[in-house]
Amino acid sequence: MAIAGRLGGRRHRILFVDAFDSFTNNIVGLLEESCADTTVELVHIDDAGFQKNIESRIDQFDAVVVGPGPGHPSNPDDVGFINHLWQLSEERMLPILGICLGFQSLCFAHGATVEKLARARHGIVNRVTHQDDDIFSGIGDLEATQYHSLRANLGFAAGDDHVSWTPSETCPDLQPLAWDVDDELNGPIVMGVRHTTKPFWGVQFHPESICTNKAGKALIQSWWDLARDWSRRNGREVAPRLQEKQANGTAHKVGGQSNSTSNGDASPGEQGHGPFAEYLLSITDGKISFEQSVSKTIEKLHLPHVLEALGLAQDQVLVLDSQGHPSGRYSIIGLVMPDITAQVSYRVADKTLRYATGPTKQQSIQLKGIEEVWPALQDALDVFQPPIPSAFEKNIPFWGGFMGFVSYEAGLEGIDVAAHPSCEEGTLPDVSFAFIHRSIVIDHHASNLVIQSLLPDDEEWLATTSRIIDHLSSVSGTSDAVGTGVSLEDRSLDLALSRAKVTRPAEREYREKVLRCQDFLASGDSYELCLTDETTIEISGEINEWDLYKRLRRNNPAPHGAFLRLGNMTVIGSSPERFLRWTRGGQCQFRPIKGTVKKGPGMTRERAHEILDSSKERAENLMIVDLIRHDLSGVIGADKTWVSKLMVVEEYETVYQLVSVIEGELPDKRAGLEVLKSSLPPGSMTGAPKKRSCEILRDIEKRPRGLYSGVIGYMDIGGAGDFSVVIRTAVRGSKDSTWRVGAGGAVTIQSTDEAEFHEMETKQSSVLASLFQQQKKS
Ligand SMILES: C=C(O[C@@H]1C=C(C(=O)O)C=C[C@H]1O)C(=O)O
Ligand SMILES: NC(=O)CC[C@H](N)C(=O)O
Repeated sequence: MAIAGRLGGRRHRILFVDAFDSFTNNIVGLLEESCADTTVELVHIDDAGFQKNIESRIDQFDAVVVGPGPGHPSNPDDVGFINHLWQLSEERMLPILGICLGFQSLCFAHGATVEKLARARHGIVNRVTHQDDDIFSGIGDLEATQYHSLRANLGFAAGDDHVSWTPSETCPDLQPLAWDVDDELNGPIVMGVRHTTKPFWGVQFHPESICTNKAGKALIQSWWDLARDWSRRNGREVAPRLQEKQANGTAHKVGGQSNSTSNGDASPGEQGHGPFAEYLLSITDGKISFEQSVSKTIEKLHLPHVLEALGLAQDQVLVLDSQGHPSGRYSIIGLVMPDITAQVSYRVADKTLRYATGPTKQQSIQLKGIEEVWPALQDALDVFQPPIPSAFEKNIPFWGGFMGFVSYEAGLEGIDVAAHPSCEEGTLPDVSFAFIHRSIVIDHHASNLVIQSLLPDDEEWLATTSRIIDHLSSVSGTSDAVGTGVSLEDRSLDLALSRAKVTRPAEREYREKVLRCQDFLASGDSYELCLTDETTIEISGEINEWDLYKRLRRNNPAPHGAFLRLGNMTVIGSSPERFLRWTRGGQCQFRPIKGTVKKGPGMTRERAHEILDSSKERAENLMIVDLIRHDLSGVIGADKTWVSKLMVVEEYETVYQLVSVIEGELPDKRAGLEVLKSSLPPGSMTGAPKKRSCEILRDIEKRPRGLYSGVIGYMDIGGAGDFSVVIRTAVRGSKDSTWRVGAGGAVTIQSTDEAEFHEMETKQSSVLASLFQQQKKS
């Protein structure tokens, strides 16, 4: 008898069948961690090549895990070839574990009906009652996260003791192994089954979720033991992996580095650099320099004064501003210099990369798609390897490099979701970066200001700028505080704003959209949907954008403020949410916010904590934490990914928010950009599973989101990066009289349409009220 196992040094192989879920890489990680000497390979449910040769392909694996996903097991589009797996012939038989949708598919194929729950269970953590039997044997008490709208009805009920079981007429081959018996509305729900004669098992819950206790891992180990045991007893041999099959096989490993992107026209060639990097170099005749000047006495200095004293406020400029918020440490000013600063942009609608140092002489390259934009940017960063002099201020995060943004639709293109058709009509870019040679970085904690340039022979600018800043710091009374009187600035802003026409989302329509979202949540197509809408502020005539921004930062300070005048766009924002930061040392961090409570009369800190500790808010946050763990592990591996903060309450000017922190260790300098591109659009702005949720939201919202829901930040030549989520932000095209302010919130099955409307209003008015009021009313 041949024994399947680690014979002759062969590693075990588990095939993971992915139904386009946003938790896949977490399961792959759990399998790799729990099943020793095992490689997990992934194939999508719609992989035609795999399906064509399914039997011979399956022969090459020790076992299969069929994953969770949106939709219903009766819908071929939702499960692809999964349903065929349950029909494998006797000689091809192998152990299969179904998780959630995979579990439902197993039940469905064996006679169960799969029905909507009376109330869906998304992000709910609950006890799973089991009898310490079969795959549940020895795992201990199990607390597990559930993400399902549907349930398998096997034609039998849980016995009072949850042990007794007689085969049902409809599903004679399935034996229940576990139940959730605590949900009064739904009644007992089957949580685990096994096939009575075949090596098929299934669980309705998610063993990989961050909130499932350690019994989740024990369950996988127990399944793996039983699976190998079955193979041994049945003399199953795993077919050897042929070299050529591996080369053009469709299954590929996840959990390690993601696939490299194809070389497009804008990417670096075999040798040397691509055309964009070469273009950047040509601006300074191939010369690269690095000079810094450090000023240390800046306690009294405030970012707006620096900008104004240097005459930067009224022209193209990029400012990432921590707005005096205690949790924001650095502010960065990137100077846009005529004929020197290269601006590079990309539009989803025409897939064209454009770059120039000014409005004329624009170069353009037709790309295959967004996947070719990233290598072009990385290539340009690689050109500038800074020599580090000893007196160098190394600790600041930005030495020079790209500052700019990526829109929501650019993120959609990356996950293969078509943008709303009206995206074609727009003229604003979806990716827009300036390569910054001259910059000023303020470290508010260390009271440090660094002036730096990548331009050769730029000492004069460094010296002049340094002198202006020294002078500013010495002038007493330079204060960021709000004056008591009404300034001239405020008067002219008020005049301009008095002509503004504000159009807000209508309550009835918004609430209807919330209900439509909930239909999709109830049908199993999504577990959470971040619904958004847009308020427009039309201002005829001139308005001073910089003054408007100063008002916003004064009234609604947040750690990720931004003032960008870049190309044909102006952005003023005060975002509280970091999307992704990575350091030169290889640490990376996501900080999703999910869960919002409005401040106001009667809302105490304690009450806010109580609300944010509710099942509704925690479920909302948990789903995004699991989603972001998946996004990050897809690039760096689950073993290099961890959650350092789970659902802590943070206080902002107008709201309390529930925040989690997901961190990881990057393998090399280029991985930061890899993580960025693989995680867009930000999970906190989509919902889960990401791809299906984005398709649903596009069809409900019926408009492109543009920069709102995208990211703003920098990528530095030394290998660091930091991006915020674009929320609480107003955007306009420079020739446009209309500002757009997006706002929304995560809709879950526990939401009410009324409360969701008010949450959206709260977020939208954190920007609107801040723009229209001279001073925040305390
Ligand atoms: C959608 C917005 O915010 C997002 C949704 C949040 C929520 O649902 O609680 C919180 C922060 C953001 O991730 C917005 O501000 O417009
Ligand atoms: N997480 C899942 O796999 C969900 C399965 C199915 N779409 C449901 O909602 O019940």
